[in-house]
Amino acid sequence: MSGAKQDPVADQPRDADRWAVYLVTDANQCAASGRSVPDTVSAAVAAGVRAIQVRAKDAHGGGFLEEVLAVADALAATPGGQDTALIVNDRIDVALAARAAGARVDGVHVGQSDLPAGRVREMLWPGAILGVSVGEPAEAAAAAPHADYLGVGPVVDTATKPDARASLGLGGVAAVCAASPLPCVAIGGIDVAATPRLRAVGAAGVAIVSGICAHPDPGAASTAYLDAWRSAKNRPPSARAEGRSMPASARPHLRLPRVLSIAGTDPTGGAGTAADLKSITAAGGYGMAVVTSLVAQNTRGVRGVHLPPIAFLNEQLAAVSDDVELDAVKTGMLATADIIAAVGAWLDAHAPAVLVVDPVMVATSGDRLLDADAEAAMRAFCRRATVITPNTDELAVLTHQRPATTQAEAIAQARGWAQETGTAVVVKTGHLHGPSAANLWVGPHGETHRVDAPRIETTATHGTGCSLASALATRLGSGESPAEALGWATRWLSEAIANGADQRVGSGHGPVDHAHRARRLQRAADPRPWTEADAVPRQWHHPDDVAPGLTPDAAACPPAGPWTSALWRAAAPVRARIAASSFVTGLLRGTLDQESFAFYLSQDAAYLTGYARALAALAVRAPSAAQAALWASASAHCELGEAELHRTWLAAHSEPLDVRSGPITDGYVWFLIGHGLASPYVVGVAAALPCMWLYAQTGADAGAVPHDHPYGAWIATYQDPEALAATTDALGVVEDALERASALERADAARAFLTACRHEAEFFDQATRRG
Ligand SMILES: Nc1ncnc2c1ncn2[C@@H]1O[C@H](COP(=O)(O)OP(=O)(O)O)[C@@H](O)[C@H]1O
Ligand SMILES: Cc1ncc(COP(=O)(O)O)c(N)n1
Ligand SMILES: [Mg+2]
Repeated sequence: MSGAKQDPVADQPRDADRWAVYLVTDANQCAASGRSVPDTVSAAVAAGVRAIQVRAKDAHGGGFLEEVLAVADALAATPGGQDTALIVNDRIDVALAARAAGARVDGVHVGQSDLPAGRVREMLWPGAILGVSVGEPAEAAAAAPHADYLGVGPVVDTATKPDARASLGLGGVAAVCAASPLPCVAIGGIDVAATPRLRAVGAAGVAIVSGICAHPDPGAASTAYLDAWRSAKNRPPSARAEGRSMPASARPHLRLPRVLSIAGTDPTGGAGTAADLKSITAAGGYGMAVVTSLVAQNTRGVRGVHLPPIAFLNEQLAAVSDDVELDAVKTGMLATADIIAAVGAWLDAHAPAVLVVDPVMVATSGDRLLDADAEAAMRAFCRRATVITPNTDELAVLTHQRPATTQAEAIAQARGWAQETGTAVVVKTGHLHGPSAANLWVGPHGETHRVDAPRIETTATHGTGCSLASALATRLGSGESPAEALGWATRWLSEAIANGADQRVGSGHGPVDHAHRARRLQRAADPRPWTEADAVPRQWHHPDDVAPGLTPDAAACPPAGPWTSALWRAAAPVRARIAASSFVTGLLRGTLDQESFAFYLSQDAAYLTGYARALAALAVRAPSAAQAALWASASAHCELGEAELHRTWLAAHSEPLDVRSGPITDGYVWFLIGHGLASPYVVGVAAALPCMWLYAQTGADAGAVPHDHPYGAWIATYQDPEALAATTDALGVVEDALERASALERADAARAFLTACRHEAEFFDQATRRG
């Protein structure tokens, strides 16, 4: 029996170095060097290894279980063992049995010939770590939605796994890492010398069998691997020199990426270094800027360009690199072949982990920003990049083709470029026409990530290219994968463009609002009590006491009397905020990106489970059978009807059915359950009302939905006559309960109602501010 307690490592933050050196045990090899598996594990953990996989290819189930329990005991007795992940190879039943026996097991690792990863995930306990062995990008893509990390290999041919496939080599590992959003642990015949090279091509760690198990001193062997891993630091410039970029997914998440922009200026603050610094800040980085050229420009156009001497450009670059370590560099306007050469020489000496090249040639206003004779130099310069971000005109110049007129043409040009140069391309479609302004990441191995965004009717597009490239560099520099980084940057920029015109800057192509999301988050993070509730007097004697100044507006589902009319009026500000939110407007127009909708839906599924329980609590406390039946049937409808709709949609769109609730969902759910169980009945029903009432309103605001609307089926549920009838009944209950309540209870109920409205607003908003 194991003495280790149930204290899953999976619940602790999965620090980036978790997989640095991952010991995979082999009883035969340990025995041959005169040691038990648990002793080998203890020695490795004492040296700093923080992940162990118990593998017993030849053992029967009982023997395997004994070995897992013995290793769990060894971990419990070794300093550092508590923080070490214990993973069981292949046998889910053995992992479950060990946990049933009281041992702390953190997860399982399965291969391609075991059950599919999605099935394994369904059998595992919440929070379990799931690893999957993969040997090519397609296998990585199939496993990614279900796994927590991937084992990528074999790196070289190995004797410890006779059934292993052809070896991948460094290049094969790099390709899988680049295509995977998950940490990729390299495995198979890795010696100490190969360890830093694997880190440089993007591995999140090295899994070692013989190198530690068959070593006369497993502790010393572990130290040697760990030292080799650490020696690679976070600087993988050798990868770029080989034409490969280090996939961000495998790099540790940096606390604050330090990002340098090398670009021209815009004194009106919309483009160039000014836009870059604002974008880097907005994307969560520390921004720095080296100026290549001083540009006299505004929202209407460029009036003049002044180029400081190259020597002074070099002085600026050296001032930065002599002092500051850089996580990412973004280049913008480089103006001349001389400047391109100077920046190129500096990059040779200071290759950053991430280099985003925005090959600026012509401004939005149509003015040239790159000498015509510097195009060849720019073409060569682009090959240094992790990713380039040309607009369609620039992509045409780079690839010697005519400007693409469709997204498909632009993607084809980008593919050709990426294959030829080994450098990824972000295809920007701002210059094309049609309802979509999507961005696509096209990688050198043919991988693409599409991020949808609606085209926005606005003149506020000055500096969009600069802003996208800078935000992308920052998110890549922070350790995000290409898909994550481009997703974040595109969604953020879309919000910035949509709200740019409100800034009232200039009369031409105005700047985007770089700080829009930051201001929205600042409001959401305000710790003061929500001000809506201030509208309610401490004691509420008369309906007109609540927000008397607000003019009543029509509700799709009309109030049931004076008290609920007062609630409707008092909620006007928060209702307006919901109706204007980018989530609700995008949802109703059909322009909301699918990822945001899927996130919303997964949270809504989690929410409904909680809401159903809050309603069930109200059923228990209802003063009449009719009211009890109302809440009970609404509860059943949430649990069985609506939640099922969520699951169907997510499955039909191949989105993971991720029902882990986030903090905003949790806050709302427990607020409702708390009031449902512990507050006076009138407060509980008032808190539960906005969910029904505001949804009915959103459905009515949507009006008739065209048959090809991407979220039409969803919006139809808001307009469901049965739901409207239930809302009408609920309004009657709340009106009646308020009428009977004391003035004090009434005030509490109104505050709970307004707070629930605010929860509704935050609930919608969360989908467009994640990441
Ligand atoms: N009208 C628009 N609506 C929505 N997004 C836009 C619009 N114009 C530009 N964007 C966004 O800004 C990015 C860069 O714009 P684009 O005009 O393609 O490049 P550049 O600014 O370099 O000329 C686009 O990929 C897109 O994400
Ligand atoms: C100094 C400088 N750099 C770049 C641009 C291009 O702006 P956009 O991002 O709209 O393409 C610009 N107008 N000025
Ligand atoms: Mg533009």
